[in-house]
Amino acid sequence: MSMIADFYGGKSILITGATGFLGKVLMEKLFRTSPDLRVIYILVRPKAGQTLQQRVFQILNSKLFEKVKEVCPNVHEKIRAISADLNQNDFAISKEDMQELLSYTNIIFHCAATVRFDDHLRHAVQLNVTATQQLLLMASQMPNLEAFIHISTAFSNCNLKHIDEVIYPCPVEPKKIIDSMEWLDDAIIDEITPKLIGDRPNTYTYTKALGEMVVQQESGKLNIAIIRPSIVGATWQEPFPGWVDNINGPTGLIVAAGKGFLRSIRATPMAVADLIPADIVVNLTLAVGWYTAVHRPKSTLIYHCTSGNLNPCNWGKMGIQVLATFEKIPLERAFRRPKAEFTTNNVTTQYWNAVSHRAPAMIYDFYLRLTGRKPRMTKLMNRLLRTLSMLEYFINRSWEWSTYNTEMLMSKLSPEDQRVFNFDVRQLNWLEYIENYVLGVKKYLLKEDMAGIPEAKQHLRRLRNIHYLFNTALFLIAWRLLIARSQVARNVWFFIVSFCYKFLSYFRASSTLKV
Ligand SMILES: CCCCCCCCCCCCCCCCCCCC(=O)SCCNC(=O)CCNC(=O)[C@H](O)C(C)(C)COP(=O)(O)OP(=O)(O)OC[C@H]1O[C@@H](n2cnc3c(N)ncnc32)[C@H](O)[C@@H]1OP(=O)(O)O
Ligand SMILES: NC(=O)C1=CN([C@@H]2O[C@H](COP(=O)(O)OP(=O)(O)OC[C@H]3O[C@@H](n4cnc5c(N)ncnc54)[C@H](OP(=O)(O)O)[C@@H]3O)[C@@H](O)[C@H]2O)C=CC1
Repeated sequence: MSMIADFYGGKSILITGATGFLGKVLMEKLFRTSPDLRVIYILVRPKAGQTLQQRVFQILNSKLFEKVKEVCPNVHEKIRAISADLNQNDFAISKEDMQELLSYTNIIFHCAATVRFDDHLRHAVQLNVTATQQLLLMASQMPNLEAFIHISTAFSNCNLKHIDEVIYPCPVEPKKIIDSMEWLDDAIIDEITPKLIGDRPNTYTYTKALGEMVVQQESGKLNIAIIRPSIVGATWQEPFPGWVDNINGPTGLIVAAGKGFLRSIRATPMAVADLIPADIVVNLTLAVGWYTAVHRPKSTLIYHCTSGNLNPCNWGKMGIQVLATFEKIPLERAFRRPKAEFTTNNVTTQYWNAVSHRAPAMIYDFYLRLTGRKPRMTKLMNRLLRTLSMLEYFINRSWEWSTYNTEMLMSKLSPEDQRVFNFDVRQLNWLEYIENYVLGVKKYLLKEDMAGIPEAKQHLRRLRNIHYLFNTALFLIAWRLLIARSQVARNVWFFIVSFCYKFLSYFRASSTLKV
């Protein structure tokens, strides 16, 4: 009998960010392991012309929820979508909905955030700091609340090398930042942003750190815990391996590599790739929810959900395995054959960007123009290079995260809970995981049919032949131009030709003698 699954039975659970990558995996696991929970409230905003109901319908009808429907056939009745926008005052929740939330909620999982690295500071503060503050205020008015679980990131203190499970204060108080965002205009905010974020690489990591400070300062009498996952990747085991449905983190680069757009990357092969599968994050989150509510630790505990110190993998190993998987299971309609160079300095990066990224894009655009079509590859390549430059910070450094609280929690679980809510990353086999991740990208994100693999392989063979042909033509043209201009090149050419001629004549003569 799982104590954790049992604990969530009959509970009313509020999830923010339930339509996001992690939120969906969290909901799925809750319904699958505790089908007798009372209700899951999700705060959803209408989006892209879809109503709330359409959004929920789409989630519940996705492949991710197939198993849930078997164990919890009335899942539609147990999910209650509440119209809310976390950027608005009181989240723009109606009075009736607010009343219901305040009266019934037992557990809150706060997953919503902007995860964009380039978000304007005003927007990132609004969502990652102010909204967290507002949610805590709401939580403090909930008489039946047992635990508030805040999802942060292991990179909220990425300006440090060794990170403990503690909150590191930022120099400027979050309250001051929140206030100033209300009256400063965009131009001034742009000017002060680099000073505020200091040695962090972007507004995302900075505002997530401020969010943690808010949680600590506003916790009052609430039972709170913070979870800090590192780079969340596709699922490892549950509900099935390889599930992923957005391009954040490594996923986008895996697609770009498989489609042949990404051919070189400025990354340190030996740097630790601190990936953590989404289902491990979710299992830890649910275990933390249970522990925080039942054991009520005296202070706010922080749990690192990372892999590096227990079962490290590095970017080099990951890159090799990604490419090895694409050899066996290629993506459809690739632009070029998957291949990748790891570069570590500016000069080689610029060289490979010019040769492997910009030049092929320009040639392809020239071909599109010649055939009367609109050029698009250079624009796409520029966006990829911009994305790469934003991710570079994370693939050229290693961090050490201590995991005492996470390990302590594991030791408190019964053997059954350790099995059902497994967050022991030591059991993960990286090569197998990465292969399933790549397969998942193909199947669940790109929705490519496995039956198309022979055609995809055929396409890659064609690309290889075009590549050989192109290189030979390029060599001949270059050589011809060189011969026309340089006496030395001509001499070398005649020397090679006469040498080959003599060699062939000797070979022919000796074979005639043998006969
Ligand atoms: C050489 C062989 C390689 C084999 C693979 C090796 C893999 C190495 C992977 C290393 C990845 C390391 C990632 C580290 C991340 C650490 C993060 C810390 C963890 C967290 O706490 S938060 C979650 C992470 N958040 C994100 O990942 C968000 C990052 N994205 C952004 O901030 C924005 O998307 C970005 C990059 C600023 C671009 O914005 P913008 O141009 O305005 O527009 P879009 O967002 O609409 O996207 C434009 C364009 O870029 C493509 N895109 C977006 N993200 C990625 C990505 N991660 N990888 C590749 N491509 C990406 C997107 O598809 C769009 O393409 P179009 O064709 O539509 O133009
Ligand atoms: N992915 C990763 O690698 C990591 C993520 N994390 C943290 O995990 C959490 C979840 O991340 P992830 O699932 O990847 O992120 P996603 O971008 O996939 O999901 C973000 C969620 O927040 C919601 N949201 C954003 N803005 C609003 C708004 N104004 N009102 C209501 N809802 C809003 C989104 O809703 P909508 O669907 O409407 O856009 C979505 O449900 C975040 O707190 C993130 O910081 C931490 C470490 C790594």
